[in-house]
Amino acid sequence: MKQMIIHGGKPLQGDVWIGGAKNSTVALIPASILSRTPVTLEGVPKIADVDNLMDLLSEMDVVSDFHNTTLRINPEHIKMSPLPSGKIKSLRASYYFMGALLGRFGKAVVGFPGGDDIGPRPIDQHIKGFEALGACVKNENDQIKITSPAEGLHGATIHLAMPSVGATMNIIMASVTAKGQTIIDNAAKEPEIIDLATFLNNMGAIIRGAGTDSIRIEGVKQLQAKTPHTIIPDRIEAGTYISLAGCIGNGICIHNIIEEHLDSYLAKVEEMGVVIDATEDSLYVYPAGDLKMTQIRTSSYPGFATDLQQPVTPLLLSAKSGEGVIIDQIYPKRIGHIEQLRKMGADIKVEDNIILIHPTAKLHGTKVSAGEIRAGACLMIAGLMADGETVIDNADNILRGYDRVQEKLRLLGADVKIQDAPNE
Ligand SMILES: CC(=O)N[C@H]1[C@@H](OP(=O)(O)OP(=O)(O)OC[C@H]2O[C@@H](n3ccc(=O)[nH]c3=O)[C@H](O)[C@@H]2O)O[C@H](CO)[C@@H](O)[C@@H]1O
Ligand SMILES: C=C(OP(=O)(O)O)C(=O)O
Repeated sequence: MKQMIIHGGKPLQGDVWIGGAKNSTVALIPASILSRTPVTLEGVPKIADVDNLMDLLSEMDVVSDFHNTTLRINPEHIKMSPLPSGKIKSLRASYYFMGALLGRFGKAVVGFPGGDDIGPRPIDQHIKGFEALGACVKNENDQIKITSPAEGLHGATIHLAMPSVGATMNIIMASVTAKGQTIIDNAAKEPEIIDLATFLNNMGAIIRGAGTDSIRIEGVKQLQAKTPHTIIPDRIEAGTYISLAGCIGNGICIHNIIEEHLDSYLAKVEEMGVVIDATEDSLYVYPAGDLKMTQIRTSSYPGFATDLQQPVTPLLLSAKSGEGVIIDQIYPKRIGHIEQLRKMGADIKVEDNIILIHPTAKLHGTKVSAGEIRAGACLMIAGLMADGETVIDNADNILRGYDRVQEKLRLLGADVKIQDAPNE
C-alpha cells in the first residue's frame, strides 16, 4: 500500500500538462484486441489501471509495450482465454473485456469487475445489451460467461434504461462485428464514447452518432488498426487541477485540455468566482480570490460529472459565506470523503445523501484515507491547503487514475511525497 505525504499551505504556481483520459484509455486497451493488426495508442497516461490492463492482455498472449506516453499492443497472436479473477478485480474497466472478447471470439468468461467503492454499480444494462445481440449470459461463481449462438451475434435495437458509459462502450465493442445493424438508444454521450468510436472507425468499424443519444453500428467482418490513435485529454484530471488552482493557486496554467468537455464544470467554478482565461488548448487560472458558495447536482454528460464532485469540494470549503450543497444523482453514496474531511477540520456533513458544506477558514493536516480515486483527489487538494502534515493512506487509489501526480504537483511547488506505507 502507498501513502501520500503532504506538507500543505504553500501557494502553488506554474504549469501543468494534462494526460490522456483514464476513462478512454481503459476502454481503448481492451478494444485493441478487436484489431487483427498491431495497435499504437499515443498520449497514454501513466496510471495503475494501464499497468493492470497490460497484465490482463499478457494473460491472452497479447504483447504490449509502454514507453513515455506510447502504448503498443500486438494482438496478432491472441489466444482466447478466460479472465476469471486476479487483476480483473483491480479495476472497473476490466468489464470491457466482455464486449471486446465477444466481438473478437464470440465468447467471453470474465470475473465480476472491481473498481471504486462508490455505492452499487450493477451491470444489468451491459448484460441486457449482450442478450439483445443474441448472446447467452450466465453469472456463475462471480464470473460472467457469455456465448454467442453458432451463427454469431446479430444486430439489435437496445434502449438503455439510463445512459450508462460502460454499457454503451461494451455494446459498441460487442456489436462492431455482429451481423447487421445495432442501434443503442439513450446511449451515454461522454467524450470518451466518441474517442472509442473514432478509434474503432479508424480500424474499419462503422459507428455513427457517437456523442448523441442514438448510436448506430453496422457490423463489419473484422477490424485492422492502420494509424496511431491519440487519446483525448482527461477532463476529470483537468477539473481536479482547476479546483486546486482555484483554492491555493498563485496563477496556474493548465495545458492540453479540450475546453468544451469542461463546459458545465467551468460554468460552475466561474460562477463561484474562479477567474479563468482560456486559449486554444490551455486554461490560465488566476490566483485564488474570494469565492461564492454554490449548489451542485451531478448528472450524465454534458452535466456536472460525478467524478468531479469530490475534487470540487475543497473549492466550496474555501467560500467566504453561505451553505453549499452537493447532490450526486449518479452515485448518491459517493460520500466516503466526508468523514475524512471532517478529520481535517472541515465543516461538512451528509444528510439523506445530500452533502452540506460550510466555509472552513483553515484545514489542519492529519492522517486520512483515500477510499477511492476521487475521494483521494479531494483529500490531496485539502492536504495542499491544510496547515501541517497530511498523510493519505490508500494512495494507490489516487495512482489508479492520476498521471504522474507527484511529479506534476512538485512542478507547481508542492511539498508532496508518495511512498510505501510502513507496516503497522
Ligand atoms: C471506467 C469508467 O469509464 N468509469 C466511469 C463510468 O463508470 P460506469 O460506466 O461504471 O458508470 P455508468 O455510466 O455505467 O453508471 C451510471 C449510472 O447507471 C447505473 N447503472 C449502470 C450500468 C448498469 O448496467 N446499470 C445501472 O444501474 C450506475 O449504478 C450509475 O448510477 O461512468 C461513471 C459515471 O459517469 C464514472 O463515475 C466512472 O468514472
Ligand atoms: C469511478 C471512477 O473510476 P472507475 O469507474 O474506474 O472505478 C472514476 O474515475 O472516478
